[in-house]
Amino acid sequence: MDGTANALTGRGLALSFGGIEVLKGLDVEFRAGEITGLIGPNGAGKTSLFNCLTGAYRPQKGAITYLGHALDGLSPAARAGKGIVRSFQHVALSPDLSVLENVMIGVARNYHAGWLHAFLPTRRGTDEMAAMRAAAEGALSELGLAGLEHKLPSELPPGMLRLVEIARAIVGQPAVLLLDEPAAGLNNSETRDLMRTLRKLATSDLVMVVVEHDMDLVMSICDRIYVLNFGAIVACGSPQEVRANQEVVRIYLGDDDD
Ligand SMILES: Nc1ncnc2c1ncn2[C@@H]1O[C@H](COP(=O)(O)OP(=O)(O)OP(=O)(O)O)[C@@H](O)[C@H]1O
Repeated sequence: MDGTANALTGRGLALSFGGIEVLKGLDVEFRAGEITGLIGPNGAGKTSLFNCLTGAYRPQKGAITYLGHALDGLSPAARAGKGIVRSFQHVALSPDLSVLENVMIGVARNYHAGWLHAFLPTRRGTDEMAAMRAAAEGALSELGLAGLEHKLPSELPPGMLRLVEIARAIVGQPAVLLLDEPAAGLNNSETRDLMRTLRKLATSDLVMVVVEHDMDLVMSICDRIYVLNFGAIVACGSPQEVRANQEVVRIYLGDDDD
């Protein structure tokens, strides 16, 4: 299938802080049905690009479109309402909520019964809560976390917390899934499981973008890879093409591979 019609695109994206250019007029296209990798050395601009795509940062120049519609000016919440969700480089779970409740937050936008339900339970509210709970249990199970629903985040090791955050990102069946260093803190076997899960999630209508320093993961699950350096794209292509690119080898893979 040609996923370009369902792509998330950025054209001429430029972002600077206090005169320092962080993104230098980037053109990117993240296609449905593909896993796109975004790699590059520390400080290259990968997270800043994610922040522009989700609306947390407003680029000074350029345009972002999804399904051909402009997203510029939309808040992060409005973009999330369109199914554009992300996970964070640093795990951001609510410490006082259980694992299940943290994941249910990912589908909270499907909850319409309102706060009154907390005091006067309604049929609608009860049904919505049950559906949210079932969705959260399904997402946890998909990430191999069944049985941990009632734990608090403080009771889980860092690798599992990252998986909980990914469960929260996928529970609402996003249209665009932006994962910022999903394998950070995972051990080898958790990373392998995550790779299988991400490949399984990569359906023909999902746009998935992964920022990651784990080259084995990037090279084995991504269909296409963008390489950033100092806010500019220095290469884009299949894992094989990127591996063979001498500029990439020089600036990045040569230093950090394996
Ligand atoms: N809010 C901000 N204010 C000032 N500078 C910022 C801000 N956000 C990012 N930067 C700068 O932008 C540059 C790119 O940072 P960014 O986090 O996007 O890089 P990265 O490629 O994701 O790096 P890493 O792999 O280390 O996460 C860095 O020099 C960073 O200091």
